[in-house]
Amino acid sequence: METKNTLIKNITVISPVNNNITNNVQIKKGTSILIENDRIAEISSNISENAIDKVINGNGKIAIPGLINTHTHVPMNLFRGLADDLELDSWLNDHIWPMEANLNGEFTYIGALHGILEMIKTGTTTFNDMYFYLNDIAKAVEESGVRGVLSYGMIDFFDDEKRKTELKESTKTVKEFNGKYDRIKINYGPHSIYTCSKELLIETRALANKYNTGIHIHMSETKKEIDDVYEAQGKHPFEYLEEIGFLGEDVLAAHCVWLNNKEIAIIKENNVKISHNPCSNMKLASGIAPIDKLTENNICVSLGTDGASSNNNLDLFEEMKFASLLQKVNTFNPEVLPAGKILEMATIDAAKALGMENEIGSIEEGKKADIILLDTSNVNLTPTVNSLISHIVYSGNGYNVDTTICNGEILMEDKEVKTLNEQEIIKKTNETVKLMKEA
Ligand SMILES: C[C@H]1O[C@@H](n2cnc3c(O)ncnc32)[C@H](O)[C@@H]1O
Ligand SMILES: [Zn+2]
Repeated sequence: METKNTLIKNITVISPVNNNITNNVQIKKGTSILIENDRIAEISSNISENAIDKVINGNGKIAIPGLINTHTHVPMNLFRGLADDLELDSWLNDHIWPMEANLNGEFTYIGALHGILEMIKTGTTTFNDMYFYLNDIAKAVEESGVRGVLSYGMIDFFDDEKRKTELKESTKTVKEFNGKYDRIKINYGPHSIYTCSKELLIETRALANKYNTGIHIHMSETKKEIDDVYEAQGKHPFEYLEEIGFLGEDVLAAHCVWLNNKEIAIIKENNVKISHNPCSNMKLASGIAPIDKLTENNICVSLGTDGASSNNNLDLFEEMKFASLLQKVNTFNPEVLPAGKILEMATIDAAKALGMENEIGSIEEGKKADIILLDTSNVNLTPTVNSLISHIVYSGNGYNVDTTICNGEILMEDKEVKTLNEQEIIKKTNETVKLMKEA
């Protein structure tokens, strides 16, 4: 294969450096990044422009790793603004699940393209999704150029036949995609303890071991869920999952709002990874996750938006700011979750949460070229002589991103999305939702 080179010239690089013990965000000014095919070949200030296919002028720009959203339902962009101001139980049962019953592969594909478009525009290059019609979501991932970790959301409602069909559907997708696509990975996705039988959870663990996949699950999101699980199992959720042998370092648990100290110890002991979703938790009035305690215990915490119907956008910059501010106000401690730690949570810690830290999550030689560029001529990213990390986390937003690169491919340059037709996707999404509402 012929090598394709891209040089990002004269740029400020802000990235965690993964030394396997602790992370550490470093700033390098006036440097250049050479991308060869899908990887970062060199970072230095003396790279020659000879024989370079594409040069990007990085003057006045900051390069950070492509952001990693560890809990999404991207096709739910279709439902943005349709079920606001509700708590989770009613939101799901009375609104979302009835609407999802009318979905099909084509609608899901359009919704996924819309969600991915929003992520490319706001600097997310990898997302960890749980939904239905995975072939259609995978098609959207392939066409758009982002990286997708997808799981089919299994829900058996404690029914034997349904359990078998859900596991079969998941395993079919695992076999169809894993090992065959560079940017797509399939994991198992049991929806939650309150929608999945013990048997389904136990079989999921065995299948994840057999096919070497991760597991993505909603956990301990609301007080009602804790009370219901306690009534059914006589245990708190993580105690229950530990007892049935479900937990492991490959489990990514989304939400984890309601945890007691014993459960935090169980999470740590089993090296379970967390996806913290502050905006969704606030909007559904679910509660405040004890992220200060989790990070104090060196538990790996990453960030997710959840779907656009409970957030209501997929902009991880907002999630970074809210994650920090929510813990500060909850603990009355302004020092908790400083900007550098938050940037790690959205990049290298998220990569660890997905078991992909050797490939993505930082701008380092040898890693995949997943890089976004922010333009410091934006008023909210100045004065540039002050802390740029602070600007990114506390005053930046996704629309400060002007270039998005994933796997070495330029997906957006100077705010123009290259791989997708933005206007066409917006038009089709509007038409699709109109159709769904009329049906
Ligand atoms: C995959 C299924 O999960 C549903 N979902 C979306 N957001 C949440 C959440 O915050 N808690 C529980 N379930 C959620 C989605 O609508 C699909 O049905
Ligand atoms: Zn969710």
